[in-house]
Amino acid sequence: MSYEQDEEDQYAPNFSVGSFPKEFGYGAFDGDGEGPSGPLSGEQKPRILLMGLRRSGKSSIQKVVFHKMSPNETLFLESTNKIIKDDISNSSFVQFQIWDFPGQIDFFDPTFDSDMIFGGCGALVFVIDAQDEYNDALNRLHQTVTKAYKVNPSIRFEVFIHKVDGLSDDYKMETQRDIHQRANDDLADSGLDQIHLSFHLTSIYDHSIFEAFSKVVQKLIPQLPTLENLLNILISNSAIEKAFLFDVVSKIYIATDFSPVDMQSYELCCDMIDVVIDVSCIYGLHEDTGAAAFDSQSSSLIKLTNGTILYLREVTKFLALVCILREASFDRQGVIDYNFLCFREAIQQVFELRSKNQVAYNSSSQANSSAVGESGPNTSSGASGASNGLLSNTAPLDNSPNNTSESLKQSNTVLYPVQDSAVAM
Ligand SMILES: Nc1nc2c(ncn2[C@@H]2O[C@H](COP(=O)(O)OP(=O)(O)OP(=O)(O)O)[C@@H](O)[C@H]2O)c(=O)[nH]1
Repeated sequence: MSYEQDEEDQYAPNFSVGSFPKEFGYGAFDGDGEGPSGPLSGEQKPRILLMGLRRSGKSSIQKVVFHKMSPNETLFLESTNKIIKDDISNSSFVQFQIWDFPGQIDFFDPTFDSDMIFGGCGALVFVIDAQDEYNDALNRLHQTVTKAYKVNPSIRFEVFIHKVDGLSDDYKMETQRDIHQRANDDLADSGLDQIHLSFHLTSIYDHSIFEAFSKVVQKLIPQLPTLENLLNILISNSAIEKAFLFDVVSKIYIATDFSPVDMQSYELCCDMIDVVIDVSCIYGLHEDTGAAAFDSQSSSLIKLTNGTILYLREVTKFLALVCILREASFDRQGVIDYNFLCFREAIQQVFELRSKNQVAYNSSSQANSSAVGESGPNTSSGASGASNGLLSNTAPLDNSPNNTSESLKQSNTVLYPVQDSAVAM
């Protein structure tokens, strides 16, 4: 991700990202030619809009999740007074822009181009400060959602009930129930009950904000069912209890298997990524280039005293598989390692297919635009083409389970069940 310092950026130009090494930041992507100059570039990228009242915590969320700012540092963030566009280009799957809006934005201002802003938007995240009185926030939510829905009915609406770190568990649930009820009642009163709002309890002081953002991003990944399917096949054959496919830099998980996510497992896996990155930076520097190592050889195994094993393997330059399993299931590590290689190959096939589709789409759209004239993403029709998510401008993949196993077959990869390991070995 390159943090746009365009025009007079109000934040300090090189703000601290803690001990997070630069080479693990979102630099220009050079992995498979899909960087800012690659197939999805600039305005073409689907957007996630961050909206909400002043001081609700929008900029803090963006800084903590995507720029490794420590939560305490957000105390010193200044108020946003113009739209800040942030380009997320860290992996082949996670490519989008986040637009952070000033709290005081006025929809009725003639300079507010709602067609352009909501048109190319994949998701709208509305942040409500749960520590504050939220009547105004609910009014603003209603106003925002109805306006955005009129322009682009396919936007996904995500409501972050934010700053819940200061609330007791009972009060948290009560607040969520109240906000949920009132927001939906308001929509029903306006005859818009077809609009679906998703609610998340979040705080920058724990992993809830990463978890919530994971869910927002996942909904924008057209290949999600394929990825989930591959993870399901992997865990059921390898006696793994839980598996996450992580975007290493942001610690967002872009897919997980079918079993429910519990916060503790997620936190454990996030902590493991931190450990691996820290150790890689301290001991894994390449002597000649000085670059820290997170490469195809990166892997880690942590045995906890309660008989649980954490297993991490690099999948692509930016993605890692992190699994939780019982120690007893790890007796046959060779089978799990082998199954992982099959899994990685299948994921790479998904990537390749996606890249081909993007290139094909880009060349055909270039041909069209030179024939019909320029219809850039700023027009509402051009923008709504990308409205459904990250890759809505590519031909959809066949995400059916058959296609997944088909792709595994084609790559000549067969996962071996752990219990039949004698066959595999
Ligand atoms: N307790 C708590 N405070 C938070 C949390 N998130 C943000 N804050 C604080 O809320 C204050 C406002 O945060 P900002 O990120 O500047 O809010 P904003 O919505 O971007 O504000 P504007 O730019 O004015 O629209 C800061 O002091 C943050 O430290 C949270 O999860 N918990």
